[in-house]
Amino acid sequence: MTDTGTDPVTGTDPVTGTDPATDADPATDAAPRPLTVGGYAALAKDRLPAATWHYFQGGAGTESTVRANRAAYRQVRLRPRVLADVSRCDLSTTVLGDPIGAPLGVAPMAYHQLACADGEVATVRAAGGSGLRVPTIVSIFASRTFEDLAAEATGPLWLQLYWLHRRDVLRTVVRRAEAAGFRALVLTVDTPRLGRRLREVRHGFHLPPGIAARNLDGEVTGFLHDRQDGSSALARHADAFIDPSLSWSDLDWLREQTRLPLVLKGVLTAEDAARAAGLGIDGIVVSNHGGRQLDGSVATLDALPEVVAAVGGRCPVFLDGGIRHGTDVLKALALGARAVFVGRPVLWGLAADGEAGAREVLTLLRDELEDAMALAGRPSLAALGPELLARGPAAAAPNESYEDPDLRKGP
Ligand SMILES: Cc1cc2nc3c(=O)[nH]c(=O)nc-3n(C[C@H](O)[C@H](O)[C@H](O)COP(=O)(O)O)c2cc1C
Ligand SMILES: O=C(O)C(=O)c1ccccc1
Repeated sequence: MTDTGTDPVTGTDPVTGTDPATDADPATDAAPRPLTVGGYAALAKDRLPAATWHYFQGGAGTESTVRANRAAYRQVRLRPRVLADVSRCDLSTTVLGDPIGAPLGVAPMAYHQLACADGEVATVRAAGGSGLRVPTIVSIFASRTFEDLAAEATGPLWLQLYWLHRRDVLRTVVRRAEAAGFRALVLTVDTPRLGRRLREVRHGFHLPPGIAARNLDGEVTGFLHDRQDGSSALARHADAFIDPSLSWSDLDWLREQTRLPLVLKGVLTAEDAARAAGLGIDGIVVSNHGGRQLDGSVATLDALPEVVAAVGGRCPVFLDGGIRHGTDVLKALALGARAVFVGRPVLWGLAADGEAGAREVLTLLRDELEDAMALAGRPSLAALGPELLARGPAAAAPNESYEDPDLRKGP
């Protein structure tokens, strides 16, 4: 691309108004590969039906927690060390006993076929790709079967569960995943009912024909296809099938069904983390569901330190929510996360270019993390700790053109 005097702050070409990170190169008319994760958001927005885009992007209520997740990273600054021999950076680690190529993974998200035709098969191929080999948490509402995914995956697969009224269906699903070679169960505990997601209602989101929860054999999906104005089809779906009576004493039942490690997703406080660790839970995901559940709940990066302290090393602590840059990963690891999970950006990659797009998003985060480790003088994950961080006033506004603009707008 010729240099037309791109504005160094906005990244926008002052003459054409185009953004070189996301816009087509006028010389070839081929869209250059985005240089940041946010660039994939712009491509995805162009390609997806509006209702699907808003289903992906949306948070609950005012979306204050969606924004808080991002803002928390901007409030933490890095304290780089120098003269540290960073000729080799090692990003490999283990999670629940399995080796992985980088401390990242794919967060569970329902119905990847909304983003691309191959759905979760494209996702697990991308996550298993060369140099990555990272875990995918497969939603119980996945649109491809566990067996199809297991046949294609080269990274670990974990199964995310909601606490279904139908305990027999839950048991069958767990057995099937176990037989297919899944490596862990992740019980989502922040969703006794769905948060109020205004964008879904406004845009009448419903599942297109042909997309369904393939591992639930029609048990729970039917009426998600109905459009009824004025209420969220998804919220009705969740109310019908998710049992809000889930409490600590039910965890024993789940443990009796399986020998797989059990992880709780959606813990935000020291109190709950200490109780989970005391019960011998195998892992905790600090998550607010990407701001889609309780609007106003704490940002995940801000909740992480108290959870890590309460767990006291008894099990690994993971985090998701707002991870968009390698430096975000670095900050979470420095505060004690063993690995982080990425949600919406994977859907953006899938929507932009299927398996290749998802792989590019994950590879970009991996490569940015490696750059950040080298430049911070921390070539190994073991060397990361809170001394890497300084808390200060919020950082200067980010380079706007590289951020996902939709996450900064109201619903
Ligand atoms: C479209 C969409 C669907 C989701 N579906 C599920 C799900 O089925 N189960 C679940 O536990 N979390 C689900 N989540 C929450 C994610 O696992 C994760 O917590 C969140 O997206 C992380 O934040 P991020 O998108 O900012 O990276 C979903 C999130 C999105 C955006
Ligand atoms: O968890 C979610 O965010 C979500 O979108 C969902 C999808 C299907 C059923 C329940 C929740």
